[in-house]
Amino acid sequence: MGVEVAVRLPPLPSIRDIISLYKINALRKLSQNFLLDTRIIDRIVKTAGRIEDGYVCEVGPGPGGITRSILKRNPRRVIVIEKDKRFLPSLELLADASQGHMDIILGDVMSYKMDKVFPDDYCKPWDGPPPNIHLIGNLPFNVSTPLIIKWMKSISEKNSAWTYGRTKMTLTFQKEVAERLVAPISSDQRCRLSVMCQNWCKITHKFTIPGTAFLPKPEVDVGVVHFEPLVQPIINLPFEIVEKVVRCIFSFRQKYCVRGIETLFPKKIRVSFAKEMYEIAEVNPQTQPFRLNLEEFRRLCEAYKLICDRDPRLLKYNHRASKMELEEFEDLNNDLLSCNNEELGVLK
Ligand SMILES: C[S@@+](CC[C@H](N)C(=O)[O-])C[C@H]1O[C@@H](n2cnc3c(N)ncnc32)[C@H](O)[C@@H]1O
Repeated sequence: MGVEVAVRLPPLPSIRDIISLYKINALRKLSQNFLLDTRIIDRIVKTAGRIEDGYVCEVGPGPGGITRSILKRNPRRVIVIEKDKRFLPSLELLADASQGHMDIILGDVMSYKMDKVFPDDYCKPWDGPPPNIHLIGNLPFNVSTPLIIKWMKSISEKNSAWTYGRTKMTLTFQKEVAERLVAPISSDQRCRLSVMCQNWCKITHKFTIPGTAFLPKPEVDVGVVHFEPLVQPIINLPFEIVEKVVRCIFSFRQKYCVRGIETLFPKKIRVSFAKEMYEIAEVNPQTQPFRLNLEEFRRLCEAYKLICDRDPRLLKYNHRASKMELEEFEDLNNDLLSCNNEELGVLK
């Protein structure tokens, strides 16, 4: 058996040996692809920055390759969240070797709350430097994208791991998704994900891991992405409003943005309300969504909020709702149609 020596850890079987020792076959339904190359693993952990004496939460540790690398860098404590109980024996082996520096949570990261996981004295003010708390994970692609959106919502509300300040994250994504996350205005990859994440975080695509580095090899290469929450988001509005406006606008990515803006409003009033919205926002309606910058999205979201403040029922309108649900908006359509232009003018 190969042997690895960690700073605090006694000699342990290599990850390859752990996988065969515990007869762990990678489950396709959990998209399990394991990293064995310690140089790549160490590089991921190094991307997280200085973690010495800090708290680290690792999501999806699997057989524990990244966990070992984290432990070698002497954090105060590592908390791992793993969904697949078959990894418990290998993680327990590691927890024992860490001599009390590691906790194992068997559960789903999507429903795990982090408000009380870290000690209060690790809290930092939001406008100060980030706390010495780090979220790290090589998760399956079908989890990392919904997870990052969920975490953006938590950042916007300063809850969960962001009760403690601007907690940083280091996560892996399918390379194409990593490129979308950092995509600048007008680039081919610019999409809803780029705008949503860049609104709340400074994002860096640190490096790419070839698919061949994983066991079993996935179809795609993998991007390692670092997120640091911004002190002030560009669009400082509730997550739901930003998410809805950005989603509707990008629902017609190749068309002019007016097309998506119209879908924010019930059918009978959509043309006039969309016009009002882009006029208040001073945005050219004949701009494609991926050519709008964050400032323009900010003005559009603020204009939408202003219109909804006038009639909050609009906030609930969803153009993709069922026919029956949409019928409920008939009253709203009629009420708002009877609004005279003078009233609408107040918003300008
Ligand atoms: C791509 S593997 C990576 C394993 C290990 N970290 C590595 O780099 O070799 C993803 C891991 O995340 C776990 N996982 C998948 N979905 C999860 C979820 N919702 N919550 C927690 N862990 C999850 C899988 O069981 C698996 O161990």
